[in-house]
Amino acid sequence: MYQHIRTPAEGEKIRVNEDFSLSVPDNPVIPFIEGDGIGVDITPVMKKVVDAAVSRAYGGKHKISWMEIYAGEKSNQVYGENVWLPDETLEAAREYVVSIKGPLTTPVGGGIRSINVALRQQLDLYVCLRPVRYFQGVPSPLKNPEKTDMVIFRENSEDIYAGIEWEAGSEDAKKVINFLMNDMGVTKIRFPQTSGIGIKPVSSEGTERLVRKAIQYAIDNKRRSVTLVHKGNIMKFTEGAFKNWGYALAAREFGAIPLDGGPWMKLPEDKGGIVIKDVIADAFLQQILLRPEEYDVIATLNLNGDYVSDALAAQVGGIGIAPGANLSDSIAIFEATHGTAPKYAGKDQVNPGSLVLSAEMMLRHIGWSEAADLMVRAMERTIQDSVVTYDFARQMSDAQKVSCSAFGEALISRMT
Ligand SMILES: NC(=O)C1=CN([C@@H]2O[C@H](COP(=O)(O)OP(=O)(O)OC[C@H]3O[C@@H](n4cnc5c(N)ncnc54)[C@H](OP(=O)(O)O)[C@@H]3O)[C@@H](O)[C@H]2O)C=CC1
Ligand SMILES: O=C(O)CCC(=O)C(=O)O
Ligand SMILES: [Mg+2]
Repeated sequence: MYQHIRTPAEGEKIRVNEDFSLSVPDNPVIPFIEGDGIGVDITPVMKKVVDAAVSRAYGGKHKISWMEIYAGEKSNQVYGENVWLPDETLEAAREYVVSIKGPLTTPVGGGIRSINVALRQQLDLYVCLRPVRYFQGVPSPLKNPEKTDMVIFRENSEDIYAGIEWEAGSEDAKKVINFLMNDMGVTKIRFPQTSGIGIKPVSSEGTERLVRKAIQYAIDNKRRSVTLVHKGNIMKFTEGAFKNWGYALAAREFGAIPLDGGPWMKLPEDKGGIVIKDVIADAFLQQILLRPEEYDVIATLNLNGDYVSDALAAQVGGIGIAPGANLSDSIAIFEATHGTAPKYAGKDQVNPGSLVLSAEMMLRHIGWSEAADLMVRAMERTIQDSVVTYDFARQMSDAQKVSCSAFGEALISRMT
């Protein structure tokens, strides 16, 4: 029994089988978090579009029973002040296996730590999967945006996102700095009296489980390459180790052998002959603009993945249309790449495309690919008809600018 979560009168739980496949009932209960800021705009639109796609695809045989669960500002309203991530929200995400969420606010500097990051860490959703593809007609700063077709596997559980840091001037920061200088012989802290300190844990286990998923995805989806993106020339034992552990895993578990003497590798032909390569993160950020066609599946650390996600999203039209998923071996929470865009909150203006496409990934994840296909086709048709929200309209000369909710209706009317 939950305290504030109301379980729907109808519907059953999705279950995880021993081999991690899913048993999906015809009428699954799917928890959703509305989200802060523009969550009130995009989440209802997403639900409506999904319901329409499922109804059109299966004519009443399948139906989602939505169940609201709480986090962020709404959780403060429902559970009381300073309850940002109630235990029962985590419990429901675990119990119901597949959920979807709107964005949640994180203050900069002081205040609470990220609830988004906490959700990922507490449920050990170690893969942040963010596909980046171009939809014909979307305005882009690139001449050939269709050449950007990548799938990001961002490590989601460690790196400096672990939140191990101490504020400059605090007793704890002094303690850590003294330990580093006195016990560890560290002489390179330039301003020890006024430094804040952050710790960046990166493990072989964390790296290997992420890279394993990326390589398996590349094999299953017949992709050409997996690129390990790192800054290992500077952070040798964290980002450099990520690269080394990634290559070692490719050789050990997938039979990769060095290509032209290495360090690049190639999987055997029966595993698609996929190339495993690496690139230093700063060089990567210029090459994705100049030669995006050279990159395919990307495996990278948490912070790099955050930067790369928004940069790649921009190449194909921006974060208004950038979907994603947070995955463990069993649990999945789908969410857009963008945040709460507070200046647009409640104005029915923003692009619901990112959350709609995150839901499309969710439907595919539960095996409802006919409904997912309808959503993708509707997105393609709507954009080709130049019916778009403000973010695209401001870059197009001939667009019909519509609201967030009207864009949802436009999608639904093109689901044939
Ligand atoms: N997973 C999550 O829940 C995430 C949460 N956040 C949090 O969100 C808050 C705001 O972060 P901020 O850095 O402003 O980043 P946001 O992603 O929220 O917004 C930045 C800009 O991106 C554009 N944008 C974002 N979403 C949309 C959309 N749906 N349609 C069209 N344009 C969109 C807008 O651009 P323009 O102004 O040009 O119109 C907006 O001002 C912070 O508290 C942050 O921590 C951030 C990222 C992810
Ligand atoms: O948690 C946050 O506030 C930001 C998260 C973020 O930027 C992301 O997941 O891409
Ligand atoms: Mg981000």
